[in-house]
Amino acid sequence: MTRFSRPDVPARGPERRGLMFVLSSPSGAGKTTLSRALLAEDGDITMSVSATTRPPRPGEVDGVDYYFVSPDQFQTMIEGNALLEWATVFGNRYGTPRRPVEDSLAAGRDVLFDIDWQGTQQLQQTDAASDLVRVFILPPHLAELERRLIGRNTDHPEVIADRMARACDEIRHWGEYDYVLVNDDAETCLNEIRAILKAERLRRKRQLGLANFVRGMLGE
Ligand SMILES: Nc1nc2c(ncn2[C@@H]2O[C@H](COP(=O)(O)OP(=O)(O)O)[C@@H](O)[C@H]2O)c(=O)[nH]1
Ligand SMILES: Nc1ncnc2c1ncn2[C@@H]1O[C@H](COP(=O)(O)OP(=O)(O)O)[C@@H](O)[C@H]1O
Repeated sequence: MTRFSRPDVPARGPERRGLMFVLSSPSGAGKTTLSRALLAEDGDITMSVSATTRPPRPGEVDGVDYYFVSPDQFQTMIEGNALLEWATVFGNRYGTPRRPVEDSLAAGRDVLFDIDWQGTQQLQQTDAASDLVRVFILPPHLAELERRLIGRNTDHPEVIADRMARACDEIRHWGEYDYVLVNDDAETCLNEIRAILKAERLRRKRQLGLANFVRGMLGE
């Protein structure tokens, strides 16, 4: 037994503050696909389900993909301070219910957001800004973005034209993000997202138990 082989070093424990992991992109670049893949494999991150006044697409489930609400219900949520952030996108309102996010963060669970640049800016202005990790997803080029929107087969041609017209405005906000990825091959992009999440979880400021762990190790 050397003087360093102490068996009584305390475990580090689960003391980690959850982080807010934001994915933004122009419509059709792949946020939903990447989010679903991440959620399916990572039990430590949970999706923030937004409220929206947009009608459901075929296959979308209320309470899973979005909370589909009326304009009046959305207005009531705003006035009741029930939304952490909200914005108007493509003529519809979208917002993040506050309570589930705050509960998850306090319990040390990470939260995944599929929100636009307006919502990301608002989260940056809250007290929780230090919990925020912002990732922007670019398509490989605009022709591929259009191909994906058409191939998704969920929107009418005029809706797709509107989303393409807005894509450049969205892309111009890339510089407001901590990480910018090109979603060419989906598996490669998912690997990059996994790497970012892993590194951000290991940041010293997020490992709340570290000081005690080191004190215990040093016998202080
Ligand atoms: N600010 C904000 N944006 C949101 C929210 N939920 C969704 N969005 C954004 O609204 C835009 C349109 O979303 P959606 O209608 O699902 O279309 P899609 O991006 O083509 O799948 C996307 O840029 C989303 O990231 C939210 O709660 N807040
Ligand atoms: N890397 C990729 N390569 C090819 N197609 C993709 C890729 N990522 C997503 N897609 C497809 O593009 C379409 C739009 O993706 P989606 O995840 O709905 O985008 P967003 O949520 O950003 O609007 C979907 O049909 C999806 O299957």
